[in-house]
Amino acid sequence: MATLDLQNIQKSFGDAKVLHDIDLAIRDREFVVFVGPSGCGKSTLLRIIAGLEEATSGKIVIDGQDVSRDHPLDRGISMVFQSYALYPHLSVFENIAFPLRVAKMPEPDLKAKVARAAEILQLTDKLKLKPGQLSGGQRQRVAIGRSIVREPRVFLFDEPLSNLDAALRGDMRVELSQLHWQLDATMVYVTHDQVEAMTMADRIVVLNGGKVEQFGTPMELYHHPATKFVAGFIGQPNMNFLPARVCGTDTAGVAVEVANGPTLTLPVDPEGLTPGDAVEVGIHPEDLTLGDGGMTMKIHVLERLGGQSITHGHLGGTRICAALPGTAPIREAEAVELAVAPSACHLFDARGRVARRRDALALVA
Ligand SMILES: Nc1ncnc2c1ncn2[C@@H]1O[C@H](COP(=O)(O)OP(=O)(O)OP(=O)(O)O)[C@@H](O)[C@H]1O
Repeated sequence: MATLDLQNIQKSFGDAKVLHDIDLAIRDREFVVFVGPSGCGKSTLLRIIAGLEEATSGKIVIDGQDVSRDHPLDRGISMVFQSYALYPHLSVFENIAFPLRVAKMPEPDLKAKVARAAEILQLTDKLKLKPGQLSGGQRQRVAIGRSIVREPRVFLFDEPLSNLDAALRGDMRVELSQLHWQLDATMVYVTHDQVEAMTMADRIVVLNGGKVEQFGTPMELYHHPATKFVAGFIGQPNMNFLPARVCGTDTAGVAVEVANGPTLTLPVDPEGLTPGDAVEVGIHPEDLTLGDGGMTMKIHVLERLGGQSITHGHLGGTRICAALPGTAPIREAEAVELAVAPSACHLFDARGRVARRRDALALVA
């Protein structure tokens, strides 16, 4: 398998610049997910790695070798598309074998490789069928099988699960993670679904407007988002953002007065913040608890999921969501008192930049 370095990748379509200075070092055998909203440039970046699109400037380096000018077939890369791209008139066997036939591989080797891929993907009893006789998930597995037999240095996946229903997506997520583990391969995966990113990635690249907002492990992004954009994108339900004002800074951190809420001293780096500044306090719904913490939430909608009660409502004029225990004694249209530990709060300035948390500073040190 291989390392993959993207060096200063830029891409413009006419006057429209869609990728800005992308610099990423992807490690050998890493599963990296590109995530971001529609139009942020995820697929374009993947297509540039595959060689299906040319970068305006920058380099693609695989295992230390610059492949930017190489033909897609010579890069040692294999790509799985959302649309499966199977040949409907060919059997599952022939679809998987296709790249090997093109490479004129001797029949015994070809059969062994297809059999191995089919075994990994649990398609052994489907090899004689045509794609039209398979479910969506099975078709996607055939497309993955066609990738596996090529033994690429890097696997690329472009939203491979988006045509599947929710239950099947969940199953395929687990299968793909297992596949990564079995093949011990370097994989780059594009999705707009943060749950896919969180559950499958070793590291996630959050893209926004053609720029990398943050590159880190799922837990780094969840606990230490670099920006409000990342914080709002990672975690389900989404993070709450409560308007607040800085009322003091000292060695303990930054004191903020939350609108219609408590005054909290957050253990964050006060750099760049002064009393009177408008800020936002970010709180994951699961960090809110029942208790007298100075936040009175008027409940509008209650979603009882069994283990959890996802509670939607307002704190003054601000929408807020709390993920409370399933047994929480709460009802729609009532008010409930909420609390949060200051150490669980994130602080964002008016430009959406995070104030570094003391625990992050400790981690770095
Ligand atoms: N061939 C093209 N010509 C002109 N503009 C393009 C072309 N391909 C992509 N773009 C533009 O580049 C930007 C990034 O597109 P891209 O498909 O990479 O986004 P994405 O993050 O993958 O979005 P989605 O999740 O909707 O697929 C978009 O603004 C898109 O309109």
